[in-house]
Amino acid sequence: MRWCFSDDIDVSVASDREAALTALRRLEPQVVTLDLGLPPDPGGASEGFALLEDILRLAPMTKVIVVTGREDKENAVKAIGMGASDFYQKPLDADILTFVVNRAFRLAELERENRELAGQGNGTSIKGIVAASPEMLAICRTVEKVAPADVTTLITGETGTGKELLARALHDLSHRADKPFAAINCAAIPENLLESELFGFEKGSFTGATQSKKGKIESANGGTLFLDEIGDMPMALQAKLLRFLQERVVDRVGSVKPIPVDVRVVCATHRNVQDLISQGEFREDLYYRISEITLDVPALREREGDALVIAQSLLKTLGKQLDRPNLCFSEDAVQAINAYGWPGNVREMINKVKRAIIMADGKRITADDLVLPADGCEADYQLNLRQVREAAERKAIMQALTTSNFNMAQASRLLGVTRPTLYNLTDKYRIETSTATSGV
Ligand SMILES: Nc1ncnc2c1ncn2[C@@H]1O[C@H](COP(=O)(O)OP(=O)(O)OP(=O)(O)O)[C@@H](O)[C@H]1O
Repeated sequence: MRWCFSDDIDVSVASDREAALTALRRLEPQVVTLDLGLPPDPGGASEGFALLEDILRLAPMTKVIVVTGREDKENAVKAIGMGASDFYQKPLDADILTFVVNRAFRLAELERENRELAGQGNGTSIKGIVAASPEMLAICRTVEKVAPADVTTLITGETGTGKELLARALHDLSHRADKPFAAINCAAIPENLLESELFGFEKGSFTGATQSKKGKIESANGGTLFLDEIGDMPMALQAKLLRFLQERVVDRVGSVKPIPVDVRVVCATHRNVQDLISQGEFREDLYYRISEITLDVPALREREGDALVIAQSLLKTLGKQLDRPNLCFSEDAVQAINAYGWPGNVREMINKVKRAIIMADGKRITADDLVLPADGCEADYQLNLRQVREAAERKAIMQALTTSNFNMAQASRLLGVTRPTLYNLTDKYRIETSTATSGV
């Protein structure tokens, strides 16, 4: 290997899993070539696969090229399935190996540039969404891409994570934007009413039906139909919805004349649809129909940095609405916001911030005003000390900025650094130095 590559590639060699992981942590290589036959299982591939998994968990951006035996196509395919970027079959041929490795370096470089470019577009332009975390920004970018295509989309995520907001964004950013957006909550309407709410009814079709009425599906014609809490839809109606999705016609209750309707369908649920399917509560065929694209919205606690920027933005907008502008969070409030798990996500945060704005005695909102428990501690699985240091530095800067209401002079004093140093650091971590990127 050392002999094979030119001088401008630094080669480091490890002969077992432990040595490889030590080198990975220390050197953070862009490219790894991995022979699957490692001790104590040199004849098999178990140790190699275990190491592949370790590498991709610790440093997912690493390009791993798996080196397999001449006839070992099966393991090569398996490795690619697990996330290896390429494979190479023995015996070693210096030219071909150099070619494969150079290609992996180029790919790693392109991906790095791509991440940088994506990171520069700070925040999101989606109305109502405040986001700073890579996870949420990625979701927003997907929404921007998916919106113009007329695909049926399923949005999953815990309650209060912003599923309805994203459904609206799918509508607003589509060519249907000037047509209706009709939403219906399948869990909030009793089963016997849901059918007529969705599909409409003909005059006389049941007692009290004194005249015909369009259902939600028809009233969304030309626009978007948002079916919230689709996981709670009764089985009988699931069959009827499936027919609509397949044939794009609705049968009003009491009518035999199908009415063609052109809508884009977006569904959301906080429930685990796979579980519902295995418990026989959700039709698998309907699931495949509604999930042409699936968006999994992460919980607030899984989005690094989002809790603070959203809290800050809420403080601004709700503070104005409640006639208490110019409030800010105290340091213990900032820490508590970061440390809390937010089981009710953004909706819970809205309630807590609203309460705190009303309850705060002075200009500063404390953790007590927010009714948040004292700071917890977190144990994270990190690649190495540099990553731990950077994560801590980023967090401290965000806290100082939020506490000082994004006043750079004050934040730099809190951090004990000069203002130019703070600007360098906010550039380094791509932290916005004004408050959140879009309003709530
Ligand atoms: N990223 C965000 N930035 C600002 N506000 C947000 C964000 N996400 C959600 N919200 C706000 O939080 C509240 C809850 O959002 P939304 O109703 O979209 O959640 P949901 O996932 O559909 O909840 P549920 O599953 O309970 O229906 C709304 O008032 C919404 O405006």
